[in-house]
Amino acid sequence: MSTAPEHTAPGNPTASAPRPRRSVLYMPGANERALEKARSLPTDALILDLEDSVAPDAKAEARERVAAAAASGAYGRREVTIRVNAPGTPWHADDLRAAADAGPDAVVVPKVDSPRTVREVVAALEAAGAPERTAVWAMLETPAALLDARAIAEASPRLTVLVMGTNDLAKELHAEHVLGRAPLLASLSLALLAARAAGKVILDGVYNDVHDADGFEAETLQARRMGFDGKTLIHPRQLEPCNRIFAPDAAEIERSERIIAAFEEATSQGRGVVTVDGRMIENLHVEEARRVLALAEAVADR
Ligand SMILES: CC(C)(COP(=O)(O)OP(=O)(O)OC[C@H]1O[C@@H](n2cnc3c(N)ncnc32)[C@H](O)[C@@H]1OP(=O)(O)O)[C@@H](O)C(=O)NCCC(=O)NCCSC(=O)C[C@H](O)C(=O)O
Ligand SMILES: [Mg+2]
Repeated sequence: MSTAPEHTAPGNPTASAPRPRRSVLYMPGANERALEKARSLPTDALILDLEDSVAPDAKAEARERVAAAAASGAYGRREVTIRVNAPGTPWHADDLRAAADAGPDAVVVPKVDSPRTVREVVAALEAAGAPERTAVWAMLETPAALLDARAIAEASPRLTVLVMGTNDLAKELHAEHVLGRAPLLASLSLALLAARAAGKVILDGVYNDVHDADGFEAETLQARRMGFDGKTLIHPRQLEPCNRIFAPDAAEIERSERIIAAFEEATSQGRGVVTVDGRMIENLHVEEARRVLALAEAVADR
């Protein structure tokens, strides 16, 4: 398993281009129609869910269905992940074994609350023969997880992505879901700090009202502005706005190109600082411009 971070860690501007994870769509593992439909949806990644969207009586059947879907190769370039039931539940160990056999791109682990949980999941996957390509994504959705977020993010090189679970988090905090998410901002920021310090990808939580397009746009824009790499979704109609908001737009691409060109010209003349559109540009802005262009290229390649 590669130990290289997927994202540029501080002081490492040369890390490889990010894989787009603008949109990451959950689908209930027991829902055959959704599993079928996902083959043609414009999502960067899929989470085939065995946890909260599957009733206890349907867990075993959903596990078989999801494992077969993940192993089928039917989802093209979409990243395919399996969300197992949480550690400590009666289904967790069987889910991990089935996921190890299926070999998805990642196993999504809900309710991770310590680095030890991550290490135990990685050990169980390796003991079950999971291929090297199968990463671990950890969900941060409890107060304990947020207070230990950096240690969780750094617990294993197999852990590549942090995923916010904002429904469980709000429940645990006794918080309300309100416009602007003030009650959750401290947690979202802590998770972002942990992800960036560890050089990991981080995804925002879901927006529950599948009919509220304006609310969804506002929350997604907030996530992008905070620094999230993408958002987890629950309905196909959330895909288009999410993909649009998390991709650099034409103006951003054009400005990034001008920043790089202006800075290169300045350095060829022995200067380390220049202005573009009246704003100071230093090497750190050039690094950011290169990140934006690398992401735009990766998105265009989809
Ligand atoms: C939210 C839903 C239950 C809504 O279902 P429904 O009203 O049936 O949707 P539509 O009739 O509008 O569906 C239209 C078509 O789209 C397909 N569809 C719907 N959702 C999905 C999906 N997620 N993936 C793929 N395809 C989907 C329908 O099959 C229809 O297709 P067609 O027959 O061609 O017309 C439903 O959207 C849903 O179940 N969403 C996912 C719910 C889920 O997975 N929840 C668990 C994860 S969220 C979570 O746990 C967060 C976290 O842990 C936290 O704590 O925050
Ligand atoms: Mg949850």
